Amino acid sequence: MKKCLVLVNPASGDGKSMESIPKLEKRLEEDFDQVEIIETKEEGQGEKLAQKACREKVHSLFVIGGDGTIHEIVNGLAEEDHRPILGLLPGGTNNTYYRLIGENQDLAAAIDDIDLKTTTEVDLGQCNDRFFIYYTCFGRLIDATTSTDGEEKERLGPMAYVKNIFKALPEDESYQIKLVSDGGNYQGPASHVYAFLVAQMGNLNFSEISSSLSSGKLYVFILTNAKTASKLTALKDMVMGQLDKNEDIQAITCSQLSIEELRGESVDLDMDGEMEAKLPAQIRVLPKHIRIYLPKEKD
Ligand SMILES: Nc1ncnc2c1ncn2[C@@H]1O[C@H](COP(=O)(O)OP(=O)(O)OP(=O)(O)O)[C@@H](O)[C@H]1O
Repeated sequence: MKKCLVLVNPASGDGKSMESIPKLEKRLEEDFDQVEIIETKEEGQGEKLAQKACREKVHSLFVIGGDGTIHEIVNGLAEEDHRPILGLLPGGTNNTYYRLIGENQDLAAAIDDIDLKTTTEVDLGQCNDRFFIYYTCFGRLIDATTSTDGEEKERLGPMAYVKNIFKALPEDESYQIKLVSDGGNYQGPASHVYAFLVAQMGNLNFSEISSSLSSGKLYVFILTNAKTASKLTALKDMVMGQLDKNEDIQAITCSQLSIEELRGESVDLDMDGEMEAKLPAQIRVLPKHIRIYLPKEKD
């Protein structure tokens, strides 16, 4: 029997995701013998339900939520032998990962768009004992993005991040790090370190390198100068897609790395927007670890 599970985070986005459930259910019933819908009740439950779905050999797992919800679900899947095919549907506020695969941010339209016949495999990252699907990073600007609350995101959209980024800019702070990887090493000051599985956010390509979802690579950017001016040029180069050409940025492409803070400062790591790890960290790519459905090709 071909079974699918739909996990809905009713707290993500504008809170109206449940209105689209009948439409999704109707579509899925054409392809699956059994369709189960579960609304998550609290943070962390999505991860447990995803793990259970693996053990019950569920064929496909559809997820309606934003980046935080996807992050939970992939953590539930990552270490299981049987991993259902993931159907990602944009139910969050920003849906930054979904934007990499689908043009339509409207949930009802995305339900029409999803192609149940076309899948692709995507990379996953592991950082110590947790997993990420998009990026892991640390630094003051990151604190600014993670301190952006839901109400602000709802009201201002991506501008909410920009507002908090500018608030955080003058707070110069630098760590002393040692990074060792199979693509190069770096030892010295760093105010920010980003390790992306996909070197793209929204329409922004950070550099000319691949924006494939399964390159098997981590694209690491180290901002070596904590001065406000450097951060501003880094932001400009990020927008211009030439982050790896900035003289205050060390760009390294690798598949695994270790990173530590040499003065022993406590540094929190953000993974897909969730603060879940600390330095020192071992980070690696799990190539093509998750299979996902893609939206239909546009004519
Ligand atoms: N029933 C619930 N009540 C409150 N929080 C929940 C519930 N179910 C899940 N969560 C938590 O809600 C958090 C936020 O969800 P999510 O990030 O998907 O939405 P968002 O912030 O609107 O979207 P985005 O991150 O794409 O901007 C997740 O960390 C998840 O653990």
